[in-house]
Amino acid sequence: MGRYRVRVDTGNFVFAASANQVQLWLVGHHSEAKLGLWFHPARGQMEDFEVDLKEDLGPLLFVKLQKIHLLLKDAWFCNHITVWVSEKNMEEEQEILFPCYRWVQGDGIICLPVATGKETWMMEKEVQGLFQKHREEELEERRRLYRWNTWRKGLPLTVDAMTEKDLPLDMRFHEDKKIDFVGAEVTGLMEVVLKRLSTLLSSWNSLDDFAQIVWGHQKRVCESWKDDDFFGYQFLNGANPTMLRRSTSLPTRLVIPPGAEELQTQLERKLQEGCLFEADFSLLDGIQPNVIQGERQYLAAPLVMFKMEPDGKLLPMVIQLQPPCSGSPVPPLFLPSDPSLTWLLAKIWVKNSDLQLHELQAHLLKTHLMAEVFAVATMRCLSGMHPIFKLLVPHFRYTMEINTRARTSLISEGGIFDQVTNTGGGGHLDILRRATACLTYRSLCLPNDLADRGLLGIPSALYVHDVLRLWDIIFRYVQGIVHLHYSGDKDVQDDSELQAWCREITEIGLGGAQDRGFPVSFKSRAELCHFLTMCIFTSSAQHSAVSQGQQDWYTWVPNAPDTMRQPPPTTKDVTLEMVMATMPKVYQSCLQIAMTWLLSRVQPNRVLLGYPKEEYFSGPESKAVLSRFQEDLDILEREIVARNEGLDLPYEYLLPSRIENSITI
Ligand SMILES: CCCCC/C=C\C/C=C\C/C=C\C/C=C\C/C=C\CCC(=O)O
Ligand SMILES: [Fe+2]
Repeated sequence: MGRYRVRVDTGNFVFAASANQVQLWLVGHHSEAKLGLWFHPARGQMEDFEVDLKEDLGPLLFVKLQKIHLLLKDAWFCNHITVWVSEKNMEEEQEILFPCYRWVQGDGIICLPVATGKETWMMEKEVQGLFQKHREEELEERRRLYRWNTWRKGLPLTVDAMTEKDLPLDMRFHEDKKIDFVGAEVTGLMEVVLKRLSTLLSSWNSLDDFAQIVWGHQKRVCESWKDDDFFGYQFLNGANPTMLRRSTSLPTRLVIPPGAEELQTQLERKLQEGCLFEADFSLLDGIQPNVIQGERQYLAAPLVMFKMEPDGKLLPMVIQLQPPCSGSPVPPLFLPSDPSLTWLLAKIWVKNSDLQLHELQAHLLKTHLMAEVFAVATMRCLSGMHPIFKLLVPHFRYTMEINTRARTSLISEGGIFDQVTNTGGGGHLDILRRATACLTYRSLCLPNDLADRGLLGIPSALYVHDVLRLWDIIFRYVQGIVHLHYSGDKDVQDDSELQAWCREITEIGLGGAQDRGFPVSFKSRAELCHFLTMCIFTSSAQHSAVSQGQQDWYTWVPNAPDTMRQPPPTTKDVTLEMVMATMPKVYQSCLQIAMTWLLSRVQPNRVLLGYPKEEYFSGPESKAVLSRFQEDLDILEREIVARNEGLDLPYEYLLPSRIENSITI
């Protein structure tokens, strides 16, 4: 018995309030009590109530709530419920948090377990038994609501939703986000720019013509895009820093034709010095090019070799646009000493290929689609009171919806890829299948990936420096939460929900990816922390690194054209007419600019890494871990700002103040 002060906190979203009345119960270890509280939750409001109870409830375990439907049935977004208990034997009132953070729909009774703190989670078996029944019922409902779907064979599984309207309400964009996204997509640039310009020009006459449609601060790209050091810089710190690797031998595909012995000598010398690098786009070899408005497009599968100069500049040494093919002449090698237009066209072909693998492999597959697999498995396998659910779920905000929109508008039949890229029309799906088939766990774990690519210890590799710092900061945060809730490796091994989650990702979501290094179980806290760090890193920092550069580097279309309308050159005789006939038409160029603007713009009302809106954990220990995470991010912010001050080209995509907590665009 005692006095109970109850606070009901309603979300501040449009439509978060409810016209229905709500009934509450308090459920303790010994008994439960129905509170005679009928109230109408108001948007963004905290409503307080006070009741004196005669029953001895014992330690509180749940709050139960039920929306009473009379005439109107709406959805109420409940943030959380807080209860302050003051009883005779207590020196001070005890504050207890019951997180919700979801839409309450229908008139069923919803159980909100007490927030997980170290003591709750480690609670003796008997009480866990009470929770056990709740958790099983909750997961049964979640598995009904969140189902896997095979959108296309050979790709990671997705959530089962034809359009965003089929998604569970808790995964939908809130009203402000939806209005912003749809507004930017439909009425902003697309219609205005496309309609006006596509009537003026059907194709370009000179490379400078592209300046008619460029805007923003891409001036530097317009001025420098033809320079070799600017070309090389992009493989270190541009829109796609995932292709470069240090050469350990001369690539077998690089057949040196007679008469090019000097080149062979230079390559071998750089190899010996350990400063030979490569970017190999063989994944594109044999992909069927698109046909856009009846006009055939063309694809290449280039290889470019670089040398790293002592001053940190990465300079291209040779470009091979197609791999050798038996029965065909040895493919020509393009050199910086070739006629300027010839060398420029070879670099443009490399950047067209880079845009395809960047957007499909690095951006869509290795961040968006991977985060969706983690999100669906989390909703299907981890109950709401599980500490790993509470750690991860803020990092999946809006991801199912943005990915579902990608499947209906971007990579769908007739979607953006079909309209503007030379991999569209089905080739883009084959690239996604090939990329999925070679997607390894190590390639998602950045310290492993960067070591495997030989990219450690390069002063001019700013992306590398910043991702390694972020990986360590996220790892420390994850380790803090895991060690609070798992006292040793055996706790991890014995956690059935957690082990099921791991198997669901590897065996189901990724279609049996254990042969690519993904785990089917966690044997230790260390293994668990590594995997969880990868999940959070993928959903925040890595997405930021491969998304934010789109506008900077792709708005000047010649720097990375989205399609190519003529075959790759096979001789050194290249004219301006050939280059212009190869470049995208006005429509494709405008759509490239509109899309890359849409997909890399700063999201209004974004939630930053480390600053989740939800408060799932309770207790001072969890709060301390989160505070330290925020301090670490703040230190890194200041480090990067200071470093950038001394740079001709600042690298800002991994400033913590620009990293969203989840993939929302
Ligand atoms: C040259 C244009 C390239 C566009 C970017 C290509 C791939 C981006 C990779 C991942 C993006 C993930 C999700 C985007 C989701 C929705 C955006 C799709 C279409 C919006 C415009 C529209 O609806 O028509
Ligand atoms: Fe994205």
